[in-house]
Amino acid sequence: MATPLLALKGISKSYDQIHANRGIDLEVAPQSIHAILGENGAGKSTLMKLIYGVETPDAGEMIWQGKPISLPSPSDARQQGIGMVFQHFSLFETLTVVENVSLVVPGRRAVLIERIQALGRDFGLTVDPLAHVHMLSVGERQRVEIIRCLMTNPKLLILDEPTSVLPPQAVEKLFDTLRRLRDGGVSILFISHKLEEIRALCDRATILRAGQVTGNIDPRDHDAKDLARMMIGRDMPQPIAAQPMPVGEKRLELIGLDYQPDDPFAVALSKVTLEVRAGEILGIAGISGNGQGELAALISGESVLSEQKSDQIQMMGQPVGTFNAAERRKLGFAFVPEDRLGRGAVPELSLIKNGLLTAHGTGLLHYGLINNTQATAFAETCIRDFDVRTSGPTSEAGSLSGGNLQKFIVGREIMLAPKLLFVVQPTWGVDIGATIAIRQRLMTLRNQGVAILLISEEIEELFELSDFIQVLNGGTLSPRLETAHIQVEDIGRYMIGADNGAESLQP
Ligand SMILES: Nc1ncnc2c1ncn2[C@@H]1O[C@H](COP(=O)(O)OP(=O)(O)OP(=O)(O)O)[C@@H](O)[C@H]1O
Repeated sequence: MATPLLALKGISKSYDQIHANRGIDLEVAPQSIHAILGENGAGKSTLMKLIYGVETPDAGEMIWQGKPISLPSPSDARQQGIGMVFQHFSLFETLTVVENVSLVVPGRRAVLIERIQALGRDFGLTVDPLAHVHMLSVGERQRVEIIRCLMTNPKLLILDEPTSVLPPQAVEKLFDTLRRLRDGGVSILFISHKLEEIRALCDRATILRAGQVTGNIDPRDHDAKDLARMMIGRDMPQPIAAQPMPVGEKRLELIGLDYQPDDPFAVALSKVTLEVRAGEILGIAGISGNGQGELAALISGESVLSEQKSDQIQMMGQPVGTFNAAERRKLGFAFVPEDRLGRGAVPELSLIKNGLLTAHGTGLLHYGLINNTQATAFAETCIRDFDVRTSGPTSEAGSLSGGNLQKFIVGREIMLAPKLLFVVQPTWGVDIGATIAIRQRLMTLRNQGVAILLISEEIEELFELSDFIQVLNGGTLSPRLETAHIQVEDIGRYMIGADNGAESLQP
């Protein structure tokens, strides 16, 4: 091939005992879209951080456009023309979109606003330049990250799981964007757990397993099953089927809920009505930023209602609108939030303490003091049962790879044996094997009679798991649709607000 844009030779990086990257060789051709594939914890993000100058390698050589280079910091990488969109966002939440952009992109504010809008239009990455980042959904934040990166005109663009929270239409648009960028001379390093996407988009793929390169292939020559096998070293497990269940008792009910958040950037909810019964899964579909965050906050107890509205949210038959999160959990409610680092876990604390955050009521405290033996056993069980790859329960949550932390949080909440489980994007960033394992767990719980509310942007996940689906669009919920009687396109229509034909979709 022509001189590679980037070549890595024998790159290694360890964190204490963990060999995150071991003797990695990689060549990224000019004008190519190159996938990096591997299970959670295989070392993909570490490798990208080395290329972007966030971390420095312990050994090995990096060659950029034919010349050896070292990249002591991200600003050095950016100067060379390397840009990166992170899996965990690097935006300042209290600043607006344009303020965040101006931290890395020079230019007058008005010009930056115009460029943000133009890129949004051109590449389907619409976002309000004046919105405060803390008010944006995860999907919208990702758009900001991508726009900000594109504004530095990179020669190599690194995208760490950019599609994990994008709705299908946006994924297609993003792929068009990436192809156009490639054709215009940019190379792209693309990390994704979605094998079909890699097959559709990428020219090359490098497979990592346990920090080492185990294959270099053209992904178009292999089907998704093949790729999965190369990645996880065995065949993929099969999904568990939904058992027929008797109609169970109502465990969650929202009754005509109108909600006007104080924040002007938040989405108001209008006449939201839903119910989740024991032994069923209700899926909420929709493009992020349509009220998912507000709905999740109201159900989890992060936002509470006034006394008069208290009975518009019922849990296990009780009005809980005024209850805080802890009071709701006491009724048998468990919750996996969307934002695993900000809300689901405290990155600086050990897994033992992160377990305690929500499981302290399950005998892990003794006269108000932490029962270390029990708390450690809880974390160890979660690590074992949910295949969390970590050096042990004393590891800090922040040191886990993204997918492994997600597995820990989902596991922790399932271990609480809830009556009502609310999960938001449960398999976001989780590799294919672990995704199937998490979905199997959710289906098993449903088959055991747990009521499950699932917010997901993955249509395939919603169809695989949900008995019923409702679509959230502009703060309004569609009617309850029986999954067995609808097609993906029906959901798509509701997602973009074209709700004509609602009657014919009613089960
Ligand atoms: N700062 C750190 N401190 C300690 N260990 C780390 C750190 N960063 C990464 N690791 C470890 O290095 C290994 C590789 O992690 P990495 O994040 O590169 O995996 P990944 O392939 O990107 O996984 P995922 O798909 O879950 O994002 C993991 O075992 C992880 O726990």
